[in-house]
Amino acid sequence: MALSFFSPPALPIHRITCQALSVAVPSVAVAVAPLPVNPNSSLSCALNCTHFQSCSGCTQEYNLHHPVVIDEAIGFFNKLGIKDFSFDSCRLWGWRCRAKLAIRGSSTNPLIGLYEEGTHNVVDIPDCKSHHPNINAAVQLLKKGLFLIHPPIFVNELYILFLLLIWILHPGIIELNVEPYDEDQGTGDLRYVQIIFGNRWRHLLGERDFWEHIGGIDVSLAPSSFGQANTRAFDSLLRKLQKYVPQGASVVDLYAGAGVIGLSLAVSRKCRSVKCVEVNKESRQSFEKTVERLPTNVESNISWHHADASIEPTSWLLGSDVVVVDPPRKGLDPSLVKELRHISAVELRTSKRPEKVKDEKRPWILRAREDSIQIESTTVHEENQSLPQTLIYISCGWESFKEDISKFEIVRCWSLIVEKYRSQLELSNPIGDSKGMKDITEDQ
Ligand SMILES: C[S@@+](CC[C@H](N)C(=O)[O-])C[C@H]1O[C@@H](n2cnc3c(N)ncnc32)[C@H](O)[C@@H]1O
Repeated sequence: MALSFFSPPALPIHRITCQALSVAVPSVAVAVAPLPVNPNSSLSCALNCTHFQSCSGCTQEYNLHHPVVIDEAIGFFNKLGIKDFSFDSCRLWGWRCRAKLAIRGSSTNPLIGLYEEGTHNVVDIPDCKSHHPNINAAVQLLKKGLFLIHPPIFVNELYILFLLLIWILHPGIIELNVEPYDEDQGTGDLRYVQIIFGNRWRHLLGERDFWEHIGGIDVSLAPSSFGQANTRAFDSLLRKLQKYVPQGASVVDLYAGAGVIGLSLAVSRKCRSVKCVEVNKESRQSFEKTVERLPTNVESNISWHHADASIEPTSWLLGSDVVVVDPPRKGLDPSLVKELRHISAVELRTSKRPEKVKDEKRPWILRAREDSIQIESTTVHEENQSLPQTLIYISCGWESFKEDISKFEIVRCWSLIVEKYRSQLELSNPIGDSKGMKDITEDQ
């Protein structure tokens, strides 16, 4: 099992976590109930980053444990009747394990960082407080062309970065005289360093597979597959959301990437079936590798489908008890919102189930099914034609999240915000009373 990302790093890492919980609020709450803030904690939760203001990456300097948006979120969920909103900031420094950085300047004085707000001027951020220290160290090495001398320090933690760097830069900007991109002239050789994402990858050195332990399972993430930047927060989120999924449920994981959420649920909740739907075919390889390392006693029908979740979403939703959505920042596709809306309305008004689906003939659906991986359980499960009871919405776009859920008829919902605005929402109550919510609060 590789846990190398959090093994003792070469550089000191500050692990300071602040946490804030909501206070009880009146049932019909309109006013925002502020989270309790320890007046002495604001300085200990200060960013203290020399790049703050010149770099556009962070917007808050003090009270990092209490982002400005939290008060708005509390008010928003209050209006929906949610009284036990909770917020977990997780790690506040050194949490970003993936980064895409722009490169400008000159070969003798390269600037590697983010754009200044509203411009394309790159701000050099060698001491970024959000980056995992090894990202900053790697950037330094990239600048100086030293990594061929010191590879063992980083091979485990950031070997993917090094594969890319070696590929394009061997052995470094200064030594090789690689010219950074010039925006005005349109010249130069190097414009961005993309630490994880990308489609064309070649394995040059280090371990071939990059493994992390997330949500109770070993996960392999290929460079070209989506992966969460804040792995610690993602792990925390997964462990919490497991409690909202009944044991033995059928789950469909839409916008699934490598299927980390679905596979974590398959193991922790002994799901009857898990369907993962993802539009990026590059994620398939990571899914397959991760499945190979699942415990052998997992009795779940597991499948990964290379498909667009917005096309005929009904075909994915039918037969699932729980729907997990984790869309990009722009939020859910309109066709999916429409279908979820329809389902929630049907569930609320009648217990009538839709008729059994006819044999599928539509070519695009059949194609998506062909382009899928199926791992059959040895246990025979009855075919399930139920409608989903629960929607778990994981969001990285607060505005799109608010807009999406304003379209649903919500009986009850809860929220969990981790990292940025990662939230969960339930359309109806799947696990009886508010047990699940208590669990979440107690856990923190
Ligand atoms: C925020 S990521 C979440 C990935 C995954 N749940 C995880 O945590 O690793 C969103 C994913 O949705 C995928 N995606 C975007 N649009 C999609 C669509 N219409 N249908 C299916 N997947 C889509 C992206 O390729 C990306 O992998």
